[in-house]
Formats: sequence, structure tokens, C-alpha cells
Amino acid sequence: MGIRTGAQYIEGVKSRQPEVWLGGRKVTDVYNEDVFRQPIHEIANLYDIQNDPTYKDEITYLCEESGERYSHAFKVPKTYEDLKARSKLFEIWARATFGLMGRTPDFLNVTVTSMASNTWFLDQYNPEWSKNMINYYEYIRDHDLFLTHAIINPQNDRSKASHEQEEDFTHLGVVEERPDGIIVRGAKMLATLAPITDEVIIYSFPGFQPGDEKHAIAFALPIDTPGLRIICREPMQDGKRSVFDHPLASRYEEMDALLVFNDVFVPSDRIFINQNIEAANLLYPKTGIGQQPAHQSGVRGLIKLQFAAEVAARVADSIGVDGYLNVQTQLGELMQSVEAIRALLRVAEYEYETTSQGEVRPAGLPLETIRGMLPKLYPRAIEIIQTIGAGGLLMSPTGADFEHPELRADVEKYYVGREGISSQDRVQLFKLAWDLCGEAFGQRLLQYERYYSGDPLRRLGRFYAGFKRQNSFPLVDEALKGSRDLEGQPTI
Ligand SMILES: Cc1cc2nc3c(=O)[nH]c(=O)nc-3n(C[C@H](O)[C@H](O)[C@H](O)COP(=O)(O)OP(=O)(O)OC[C@H]3O[C@@H](n4cnc5c(N)ncnc54)[C@H](O)[C@@H]3O)c2cc1C
Ligand SMILES: O=C(O)Cc1ccc(O)c(O)c1
Repeated sequence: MGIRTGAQYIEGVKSRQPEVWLGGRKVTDVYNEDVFRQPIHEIANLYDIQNDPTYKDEITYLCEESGERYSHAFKVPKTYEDLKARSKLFEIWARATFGLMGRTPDFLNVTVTSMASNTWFLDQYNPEWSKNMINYYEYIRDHDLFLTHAIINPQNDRSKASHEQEEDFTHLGVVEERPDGIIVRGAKMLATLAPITDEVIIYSFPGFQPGDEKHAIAFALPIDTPGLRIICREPMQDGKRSVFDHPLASRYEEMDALLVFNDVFVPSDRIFINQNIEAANLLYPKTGIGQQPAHQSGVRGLIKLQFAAEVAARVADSIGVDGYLNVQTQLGELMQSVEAIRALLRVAEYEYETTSQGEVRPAGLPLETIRGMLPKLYPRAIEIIQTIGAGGLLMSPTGADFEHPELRADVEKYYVGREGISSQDRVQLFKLAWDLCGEAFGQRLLQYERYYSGDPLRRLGRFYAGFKRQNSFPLVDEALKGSRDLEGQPTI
């Protein structure tokens, strides 16, 4: 079939009946649920963009073998140009949501592409698993599917392994093996956008310990598989808030959910890892499934940071405070943050690595540096918007106030900005800024940037340890040589 349109994606959503729970209620019609309506349309827009002649040739490719057109997310990058083509896809899609939606279809599509182009890894354990992975990749590519994923065990007792949790099968695991598949029970988190996706893929960040065998699994299923329950967090919007009052929150909320598997059957051909701790723990570090989606996160994160920086600058300009040195230094800091991430991204792409399988990946060091820096730079950007907007962020009247004949004159007078900025312009800008830096919606966006790639603290610690393994800090040896005499003795 090849690339889908927005309408085809929506048809898919309407055709399914996943078991979705929202605020103590079972959702019977996902498409017509207020909270999901706008996000569904934002995702549909992305599918439409790939059919738009302005972008089509840039972000999709014609496969010679099948004669079909697929998204660049499904092309295994073999050259720098392939990597750049992917980067363009990430950028065009991220711009469409200002980088505020992180788990758009490209994220997991590149992950699965990466799994399928590294089946040497699964082959070591079971050739059936790698065959299943290749078939699954072709299936989602041919149908252009949208996946959610849950790779973290629920946050119960982090000081204990999965098999040591108070109750058995709190963490997802295999309860029964059958000739034609496995039955799984337990929970996994944190499946962003789950209710409006086509499929779910389960794998794990490393961390399984001896005794966790039954939990060490990877598989994929249709999102409406019987027994799979999607428990949504409390929505931050009701789906009815006005675009004037909440220009971002009313459009880009990504729902997050806990997935509960109530004895769900996984057919053999959808199993990628079955009860193998080593395979489950090494899948992430040994294949490209860290680096390739991190490329998407880097490009998207850059757009989001740039957006936040622009909002800060426009807020400052609109109230005439960007001539003050303290405000200028904060804005300058933000512009430099954006430049730093942009430069790292370019280095990651330009200094790409080629694996022994011929797959091209963005360079690890600059990519990991982005992962380390964004969880600090984005919260700082939000803090700067809060600092510059100050009390004004809390003062905005509503769209309804503008429309009320008794109030109109007041709101048009008392909310004006510097010369040339009308009351409505300023209020709209401040509402947008508040969605980003004050609303629960904005706090989630911040939490996303901190945690989407795992715990940033442990990541940074691992980064240093890995850096040390590969670097002997030779400059210090060079410098120390200078303080020794010709016989190598210290000069005092
Ligand atoms: C908005 C949002 C969307 C997300 N979307 C997805 C998604 O779509 N799919 C998905 O699979 N995941 C998703 N994630 C989950 C994300 O992968 C996890 O939040 C992340 O891996 C961190 O795990 P945790 O939240 O369980 O934190 P924990 O691991 O429980 O950490 C909690 C705290 O304890 C500390 N801590 C815990 N264990 C240790 C340890 N061993 N040593 C030292 N300190 C420790 C941490 O530093 C942290 O401060 C999302 C997260 C967020 C916030
Ligand atoms: O390591 C990375 O940054 C890539 C990544 C992040 C979060 C995920 O959930 C995931 O599957 C992959």
C-alpha cells in the first residue's frame, strides 16, 4: 500500500475498538472522544504532509523492489544523504507541531527499521525472532502504521527486580507458553498516544536481573488486541477549550497511558524475544534502536527549543523589556542553546558512523551530548519565559472577555503592549507562552524533555564511564611530559 493519507489513518482509528479507560470511564468511540479529536487530526496532518507535493519527494522514497512509496523513516540509511533525508522528514514533521508532539509515527518507525536492519542480533538467539522482526517491519512499512511503545516497567518498587515485586506479574511477563504463542500478564509503561495508534511494541531498556527471565520479552500487537487495557492518565484538556485561550494545549496534548495485559495472547510470529534476559538487556545497546530514534528526538527537540526561545524573545519584545541587559543575557543564552544543539546535530549527522552491516547512524558522542543537554536546556528555556513574562503571564483575560460589549473597551486598553502591539496581539502571545510555561500541558512537555530518553542522571554517569573507557586523556600526559627532564624524572 505505501504511504497513507490523513483520511486513511483516521479510517484506521475508526475501525478499531481498543479498551481505553479515561477518567473512570470506558471509551467506546476513540475518534469521537473530545480529548482525542484534535490530536488525531494533528497526526492525520502529518500523514497528509507526506502526500503533499511540496514535501513528498523530500520525505518519502520510491522503493524499486516493490514499486511503492514509503516514508524515509522506513529506509535503512546507507549514506550520509539517506541520513539527511531522514533528518528532513523529522524536521518537517516536527515543525508541524512545533516539536511539541514527541511520539509522532516517525519515532517508532525508525526504531523498528533499525531493529529489522540489525537482525544479526536476534539471529544469535533465535532465527525465528529475527524472521518475525523482518516480517513485522515490512508489515508496518507496507501499511504505514503508527505505533506506541512501552519499554519501562511500572514504577512500583525500583529497589527490587521484576521477579521480586510484592505481587507476581505486576511487571509484564509470560504466564503460559502455548504451541502457537505465549500468554502475557502484567503492566508496562508509559505508552504515549496509545489510544490513537494502530499497534503497540513492547521491548525494554536494559535492567533485567537473574530471575527476571519470564519478564524479558519483546513483541508487537494491534492496539485493540483483546485483554489489552489502556489506562490513560488524567487528561489535561477537556477537548473543548478554545484555541484562542489555549492555542497550544488545545491542539497538541499527547495522552500517556499505562498498559495492562490481562492474559493477552501473543502469536508466535509477533514474538521478537521470549524469556531471554541477555537478549532483552542487549537489544538496546547493541542495535541502532537507541541512536536512530534519538536522531528524531534531537531534531524534534531542536525545533521545540527554538520555539521556546522565539516565544521568550517575542514576549520580551512585546512589553518593551528586551532593551534591559538582564533580559538580553537571558535571551542571548537561549539563542546560544539553540545554536549549540543545532551544531551538535550537524556534527552527529556529518560525522556519521557506518556499522559492519552498512547501516549509517548519526555519531554517538554528539547525539548523547544532545540527550544530556536538552533535559537542562529546555527547563531553563521555560524558566526564562516565566521570568520575562512575570506577572503578565497570569493576567490574560479570556477570548470571551474580548467579545463582551461591556468589557471590550477595557480589555482593548489595559492589555496593550509596547507601541504597535495591540491588546489582542499581546494577550494571544501571552496565552501561548502560558500554555508552554505554566499550564499542566507545558509541565508535561517539560517532564517529557527530562525523561523521554530514560533517567538523564544515570545516562550522564554512563556517558562518562564510556568516555573514560575510550579515552586515556592524552593531553594531560603530554603536559606532564613537559615537566620531566630528558631521563623522564620530574623536574622540581
Ligand atoms: C511525558 C513522558 C512521555 C514518555 N513516553 C514514553 C513512551 O511513549 N514509551 C515509553 O516506554 N516510555 C516513555 N516515557 C518513560 C520514560 O522512558 C521513563 O519515564 C524514563 O525512562 C524514566 O523512568 P521512570 O519514569 O520510571 O523513573 P525511575 O527510573 O523510576 O526514576 C525515578 C527517580 O529515581 C532515580 N533512580 C531510579 N532508579 C535508580 C537507580 N538504579 N540508580 C540511581 N537513581 C535511580 C532516578 O534518577 C529518578 O530521579 C515517557 C516519560 C515521560 C515523562
Ligand atoms: O535512547 C534514545 O534516546 C532513544 C529512545 C528514547 C526513548 C525511548 O523510549 C526509546 O525507545 C528510544
